[in-house]
Amino acid sequence: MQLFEWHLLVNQNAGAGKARKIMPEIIKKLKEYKIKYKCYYTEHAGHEKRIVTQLLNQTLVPYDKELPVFPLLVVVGGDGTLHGVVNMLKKFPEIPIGYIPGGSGNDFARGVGIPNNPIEAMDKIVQTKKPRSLYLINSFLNRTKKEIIGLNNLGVGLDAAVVRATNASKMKSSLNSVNMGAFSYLSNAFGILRKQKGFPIDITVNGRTHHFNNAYLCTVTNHPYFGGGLALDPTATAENEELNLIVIEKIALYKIMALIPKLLKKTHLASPHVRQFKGQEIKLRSTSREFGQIDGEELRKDPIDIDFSLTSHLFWF
Ligand SMILES: Nc1ncnc2c1ncn2[C@@H]1O[C@H](COP(=O)(O)OP(=O)(O)OP(=O)(O)O)[C@@H](O)[C@H]1O
Repeated sequence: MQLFEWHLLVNQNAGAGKARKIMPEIIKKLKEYKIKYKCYYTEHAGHEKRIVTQLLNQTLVPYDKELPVFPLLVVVGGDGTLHGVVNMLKKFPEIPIGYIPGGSGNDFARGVGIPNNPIEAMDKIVQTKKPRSLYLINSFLNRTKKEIIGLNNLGVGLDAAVVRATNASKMKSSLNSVNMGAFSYLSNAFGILRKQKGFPIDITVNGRTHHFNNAYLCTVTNHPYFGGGLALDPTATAENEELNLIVIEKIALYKIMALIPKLLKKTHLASPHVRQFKGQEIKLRSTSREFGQIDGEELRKDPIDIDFSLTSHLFWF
């Protein structure tokens, strides 16, 4: 039977300290299971990237079932931490990542079926005997020539403006502490619903172009959830080789308000104001400068020029 040594990368700040607080219980369980482990705690923003680089140089290897003791990377933190780690490992898709959600939103965990409860998530990793491959969003930002992997979604327009406001909002930290990530997202959304203007955009899905004169939200998503639990596209899954794209056009505010309960009930795809596309290759083009977001991290306000394809990575859960 293969043994494992866990390398736990912990964002001490994630979920307003939640990730740090759950560690004693995780360590207690690891001892009970007699699993060898090492912990690496981030001291500041961006530190997780340095830790991954060191682990890459010294410890981590692609999955090999013949190794008597396999070094397993386990990330404890929110979507932002996991996003940073996956992007550091993009040239090494065969290095598996275990994940224990410790953020405020935890959309990735919700979207791929990792338990939100950290101990349950840990138990799932312990019980799992081999890695599984998940599809992820590969985005290429033509303006900045940057390639960024998305776990959850990349959006321009409304969701990006909301992410910007939420990240800036002092309210976030106080709401995070009571696990109200989705509430934080929605409360910011209400103010921005009015302010966000429509913008023209060409979207090309598997070679076929569609023009929207007045797009309001345009989001490529890898699984259903964004904004801390809102199912933007309930049909999306990271298990199939397909990206989903949701476009909502700017409509009267009262119609947008009427869409919100439908979004909460996951019935919004039936609305004529919501368009859904699925494909392996997607391009977004617009001369309009819009905010962008990927996995809750802000992108520069630029004319939109982004190409999407699929990539994959091994996960352990
Ligand atoms: N010790 C630290 N102090 C402050 N920031 C940190 C620290 N370690 C990592 N970070 C930064 O935290 C950000 C990621 O936070 P993360 O998204 O994981 O938590 P969250 O915002 O609480 O969760 P969620 O995204 O689910 O809302 C990254 O930008 C990362 O660089």
